Amino acid sequence: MHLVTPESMREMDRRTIEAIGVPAEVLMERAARGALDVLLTHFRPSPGARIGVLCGMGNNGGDGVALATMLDHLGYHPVLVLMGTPERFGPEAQRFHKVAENLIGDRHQLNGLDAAGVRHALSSLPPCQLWCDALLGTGLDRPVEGRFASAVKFLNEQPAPVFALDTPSGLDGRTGQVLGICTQAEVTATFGFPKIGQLLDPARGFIGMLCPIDIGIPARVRDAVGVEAFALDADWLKGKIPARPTHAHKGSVGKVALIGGRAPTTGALTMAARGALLGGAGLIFPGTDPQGALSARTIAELMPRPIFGDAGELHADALSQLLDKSDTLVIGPGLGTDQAARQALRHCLTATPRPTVIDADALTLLAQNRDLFQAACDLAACVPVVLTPHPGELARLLDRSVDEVLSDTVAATRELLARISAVIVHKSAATVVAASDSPLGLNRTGNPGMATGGMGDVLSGLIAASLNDHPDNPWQAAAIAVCVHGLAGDAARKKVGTRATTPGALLDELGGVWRRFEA
Ligand SMILES: NC(=O)C1=CN([C@@H]2O[C@H](COP(=O)(O)OP(=O)(O)OC[C@H]3O[C@@H](n4cnc5c(N)ncnc54)[C@H](OP(=O)(O)O)[C@@H]3O)[C@@H](O)[C@H]2O)[C@@H](O)CC1
Ligand SMILES: Nc1ncnc2c1ncn2[C@@H]1O[C@H](COP(=O)(O)OP(=O)(O)O)[C@@H](O)[C@H]1O
Ligand SMILES: [K+]
Repeated sequence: MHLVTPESMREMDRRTIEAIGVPAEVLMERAARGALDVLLTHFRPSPGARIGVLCGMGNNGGDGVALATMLDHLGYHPVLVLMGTPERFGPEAQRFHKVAENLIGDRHQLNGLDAAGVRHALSSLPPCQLWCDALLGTGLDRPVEGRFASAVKFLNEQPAPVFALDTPSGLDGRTGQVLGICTQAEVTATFGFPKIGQLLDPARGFIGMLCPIDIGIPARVRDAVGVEAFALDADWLKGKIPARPTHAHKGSVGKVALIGGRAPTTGALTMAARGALLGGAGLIFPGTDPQGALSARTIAELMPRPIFGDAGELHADALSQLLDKSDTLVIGPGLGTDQAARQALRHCLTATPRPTVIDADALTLLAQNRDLFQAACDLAACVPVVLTPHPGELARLLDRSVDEVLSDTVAATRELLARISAVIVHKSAATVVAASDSPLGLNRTGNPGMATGGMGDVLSGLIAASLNDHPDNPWQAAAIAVCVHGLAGDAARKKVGTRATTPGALLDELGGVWRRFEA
């Protein structure tokens, strides 16, 4: 699924109309017809049902007017409400409104009314079985206040469900933030391509089911304007898991070293190592302290090496030997942030370069130590490096607050990308995967059951294994791991429920996900 910013969508609309010659009202009609199909399929209104259509005075409102005429034609009872006078519409919406004037009897205009007046007028209407929100679309350019806020509040208070045209009114399609107030939709029919913000939080909580409507934007227009992002989901994953050659052996499919797992957080590295194991790596060497090695030995396939002593000190020679054995490195889960951890990270970043996943405590160390961050930048200049911060870690790396990061997750991800030429996996309920030479990946797999400590550790191991499978495309390697991780989380939830979706339950489902997608 291609994703765009609202600005790009507007530009695609404009070029389709001006350069290709598709009349604007044809696009509006396609949007309304697509929305009608979704409405009928999802809501199944009863014959003759009263269906409210609340329209702003831009083209989003025009879509609403066109939809109302189609509902009338099918024998429903549209209640068409305009926020202003039809003269404020653009030419296309005006044309549909002329038709509506001749067909629809139940028409209302709220021009001249203040917020209280809008509320009173809407509350005086007889109840509808469904409300269509055509107040504001991609033209939203400021917080929703006053009379529009009153209209949104009215929709949110109705017992009837709300069907949003293009977007619930009040959502910023770029960031996914609510501008003031926003409609709570059960279903959203979005026109052209879904907007990036629609896959982010908090937007996802307002959109309900997201149904993209093809309004006939030609591929050449799409490609000329450019698609900013892809949704990472089962459709995207199809065909991306390569077959393993018949002559493969344990030394040819990836030797992964993992550094961390020091007491008391020994389990973190074992989970990461299990991620690498079930991600398909051939040989797995956890480099840890004596207690971490005990934890890793609970999994027979792992080959732990103590690289820290009983007092926590780093044994640099042992670390060097471990690195020499490995193709790919994960550093951070359960590493700690003390002097020995710093030494280990510095050693790894400045040793012979190899593809490296930097996670957890190692990210905190990068945030605290300029020289280590610079070493990571130098490493990223010669081999694939993947950074996997959650919002707290990203905030530390950017020296910002978590709220600032969350207010525009994509911008925050890009800000880190501007400082280091790595792949950034910004983990959250809607993980963003970014690299400077690739589109964004916005993950649609996974679920709230994955809000359990250790899930990120498993992911870092999976990414390391995936880097071995896709050495020339680290963005794709990371995106595949993120998508597979979420799909395994979804399979786990299906089997054991949300609350018992532990990292262990997710790991148990990885096999099923690979079987479904492996070539
Ligand atoms: N182009 C095409 O061919 C196609 C477009 N399509 C449809 O068009 C929609 C975009 O239409 P659009 O650009 O007319 O903007 P829209 O979202 O209706 O807003 C209108 C006006 O609202 C105002 N306004 C803004 N913020 C506000 C606020 N917070 N509170 C109150 N008012 C606010 C502001 O006007 P102002 O008040 O500043 O004069 C703004 O100009 C798109 O989402 C899709 O549904 C489809 O038909 C497919 C083909
Ligand atoms: N609500 C959710 N929906 C989808 N994925 C989630 C959700 N909550 C957590 N995750 C995923 O779980 C992982 C959590 O990682 P992280 O916060 O680093 O955990 P830990 O450090 O405990 O291993 C991330 O990959 C994140 O995307
Ligand atoms: K809308």
